[in-house]
Amino acid sequence: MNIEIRGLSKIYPNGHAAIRNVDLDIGTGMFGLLGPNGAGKSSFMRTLVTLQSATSGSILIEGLDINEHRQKIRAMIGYLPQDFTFFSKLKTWEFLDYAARLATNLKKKDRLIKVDHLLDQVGLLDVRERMANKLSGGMKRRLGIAQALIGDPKLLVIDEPTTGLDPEERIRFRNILSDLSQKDVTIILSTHIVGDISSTCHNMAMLNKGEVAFKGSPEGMIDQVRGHVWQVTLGDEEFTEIKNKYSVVSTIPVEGQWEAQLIATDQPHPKAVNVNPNLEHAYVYFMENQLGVSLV
Ligand SMILES: Nc1ncnc2c1ncn2[C@@H]1O[C@H](COP(=O)(O)OP(=O)(O)OP(=O)(O)O)[C@@H](O)[C@H]1O
Repeated sequence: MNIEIRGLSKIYPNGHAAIRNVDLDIGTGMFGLLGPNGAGKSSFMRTLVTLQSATSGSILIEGLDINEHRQKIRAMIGYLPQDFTFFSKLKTWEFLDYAARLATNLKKKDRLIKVDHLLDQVGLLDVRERMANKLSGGMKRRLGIAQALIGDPKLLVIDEPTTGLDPEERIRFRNILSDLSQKDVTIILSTHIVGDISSTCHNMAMLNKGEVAFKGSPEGMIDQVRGHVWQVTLGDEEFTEIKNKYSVVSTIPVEGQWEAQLIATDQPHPKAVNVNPNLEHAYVYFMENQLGVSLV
C-alpha cells in the first residue's frame, strides 16, 4: 500500500482551517496519527476516506487520485469513525450480516461463514446472539472493526478507537490491530493516546492545529527529546516551585518527598538527573517546546 498526500488543506465553510498544507507518505503496516483534541485528525481521516473533499492538495492511494477514482478507492477502504453507532434492534451477528449485505455480493451461506469468521477474529463469537447495543464499550469497538473488515479492505482507517476503553480492552484492541497489520492490511489509526502509538505503530505523524508537527518513527520522535527529560526527588516546597516552572510528566510520592519526571531544555535543579525518554515525554516536549502549548 502506498499513500501519497501533498499540500492537503481543509477549510470548513465557517472559515476554520482544520488541515493545513499536510504532506505525508504512508506505506504498508501500521501508521499512527497522534494529536490533541481538535488537532484535525478526524478531518484528515474523513478526507482520506472520501467522505468529504479537500479544499486543496491531493491524495493518491496506490497511485489513484481519490477525486477521480472515488468508487475504486472506497472499495479498498474499511473505515471505523469515532462516533460509530449500531442499529438497536439487531443481534451482534445480524448487524454484521447487514453490513456484509451492504458491502459484498456474497450469497447467504458464504456471508454467514464470513460473519462468524470475523466475529471469531475480533473475539465476539461467544456473544454473537447478544443484541449489538447491549455489548460493552470495548466489544462495540471490536464489532466496529469487524464491520470495517467485511469488504476485505486493503486499507483500514480507524478514528480514535481506544478512547473510553479500560486498559484491558485497550490492549486487546491494539493486539487485534497488530494481528491485522501482519496480514497485509495497512492500518491508519488516529489517537490522542500516546500508548496506542508506541505499542503498535512503526510510523507516525503528530498533528497540531491542522499542521504536521512531526513525522517519522516513534523512536525518531523520542530521539528529539533525549537529554531533556529529568528526574528529581524533592520536598514539598521545592517541588511546588519546579511544578510551576516546568512540565511535570509524572509524580510518585517517595518517603515524604516527590519523585518527579519533567521536561526541561537545561538541568532544572542541581539534583536532577537525565532519564531515558519515552514517547509520552516526546509528546509533551513537542507540545511545549516546538508548538508553544503551555502544559504547566
Ligand atoms: N464541519 C465542521 N465545520 C467547522 N469546523 C469543524 C468541522 N469539523 C471539525 N471542525 C473543527 O476543526 C478542528 C479539527 O477538528 P477534528 O474533529 O478534525 O479534530 P480531531 O483532532 O479529530 O479532534 P477530536 O478528537 O476532538 O475530534 C476543530 O477545531 C473542530 O472544531
